[in-house]
Amino acid sequence: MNSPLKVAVLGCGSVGSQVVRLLGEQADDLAARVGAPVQLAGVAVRRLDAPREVDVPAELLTTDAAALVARDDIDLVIEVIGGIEPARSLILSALENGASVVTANKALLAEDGPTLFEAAEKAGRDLYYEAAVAGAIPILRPLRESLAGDKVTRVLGIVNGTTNFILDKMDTQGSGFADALEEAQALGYAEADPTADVEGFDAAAKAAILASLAFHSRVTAADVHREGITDVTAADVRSAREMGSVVKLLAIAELVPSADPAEDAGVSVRVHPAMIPRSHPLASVREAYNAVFVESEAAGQLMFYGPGAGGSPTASAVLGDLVTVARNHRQGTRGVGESAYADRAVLPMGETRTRYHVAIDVDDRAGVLAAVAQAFAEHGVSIQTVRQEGRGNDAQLVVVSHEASDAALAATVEQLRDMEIVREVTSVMRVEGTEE
Ligand SMILES: NC(=O)C1=CN([C@@H]2O[C@H](COP(=O)(O)OP(=O)(O)OC[C@H]3O[C@@H](n4cnc5c(N)ncnc54)[C@H](OP(=O)(O)O)[C@@H]3O)[C@@H](O)[C@H]2O)C=CC1
Ligand SMILES: N[C@@H](CC=O)C(=O)O
Repeated sequence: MNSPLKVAVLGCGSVGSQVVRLLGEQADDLAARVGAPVQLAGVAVRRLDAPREVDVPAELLTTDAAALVARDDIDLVIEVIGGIEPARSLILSALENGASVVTANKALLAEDGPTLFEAAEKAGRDLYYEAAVAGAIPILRPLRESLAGDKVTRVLGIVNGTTNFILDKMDTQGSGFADALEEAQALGYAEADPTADVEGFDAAAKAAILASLAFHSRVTAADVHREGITDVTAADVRSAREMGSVVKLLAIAELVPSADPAEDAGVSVRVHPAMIPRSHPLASVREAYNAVFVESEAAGQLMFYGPGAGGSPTASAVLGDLVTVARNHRQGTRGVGESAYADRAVLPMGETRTRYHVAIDVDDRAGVLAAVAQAFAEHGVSIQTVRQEGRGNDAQLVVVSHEASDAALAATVEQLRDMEIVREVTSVMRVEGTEE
């Protein structure tokens, strides 16, 4: 057997603790797969005395992550601290010191991926990050490798486990938002600051990573139109249910065609809640599961599904990468790098075309329906269905539009809010997918 490869694990929380557990429990299999023992050489944490989900020998624990990655004998570094700093400096330092790196840090990759990729290239080392998107689901490798000969046109999915868990509990159990979030946190699904989940930052980071790989371009988190689920009310969830739909937080990245069939106009990358029909495959994605659809010219439609969050599923993806980079490291080679050669414009959200569900509390009097329809027509938003619910003070119109630009819909809603017969626009939500 070859001499051991030494691994430093940075962070020992929900994910890191499961990585450390699996490194121990699967040591023999990992050694056989890599062709050398993979030896845990150190674990960096913030607090030495914090309770851990795994036993870490005291001599391996340190609060000095910088010193750990600077050690000459470290071959591989797993970064599962999260956030921008010190994670970025630690990864750069590890690569400079000749270690290969595995990370689950989507926030960092979506903010400053190119700096990290260049550092890996310069060092001749690997930087792998399968766990950064959709937990245990292998989605980045298929995009980077399996579909490298095809033209991906659209990626659509549920990529945040915490928000899917919350929306699912609101839909199926009538749970309140705060209770469902607390449960997701206790199960290790949420980010250290759960605002990243519920405000859509985490999904936006993942959408940027997916779009970069799918379209061979550089898309950062700042390029992604982002709406979270904090404004989704119990009434929205109920309204969706009455329509035979369900509310999900979707990440969508698509090539937008131009008038010239030889060229695309750019890409649209967005994260927002949307109503989808219950017959749609994404509607049955429950709890913290994720699912990603990929559409490509030659392959057609592919679907990837599995646990999207949680320590153990995420650790599975981390260890998959670890085996790959360990094999490469041992053989003195590198895996497939990034291929971001295409310079594609990210289009403003106002130009994106989707369908909308709009619920409007109205005065129940003659001509109200015509007046509301007129407001939609004035902005070129055509109505697919409209129905009235309730009477008198409870009268409500529920409108579902055909595809329209975001800008046109925003202008319509503004006009509705100014109308005398409109008491309140109670819900505006995008609609994705048709009845299958
Ligand atoms: N949880 C999940 O389901 C998933 C998480 N991820 C990503 O994995 C990464 C880790 O997430 P998760 O395990 O949930 O996070 P946790 O908050 O559970 O764990 C973070 C760990 O990092 C340690 N840490 C924080 N700051 C430092 C520092 N300055 N030096 C050394 N150690 C430090 C903490 O130490 P201490 O314990 O002492 O406080 C803790 O052990 C993040 O990038 C996250 O986005 C990706 C996919 C799924
Ligand atoms: N907080 C994230 C964890 C995995 O990426 C989520 O809920 O999906």
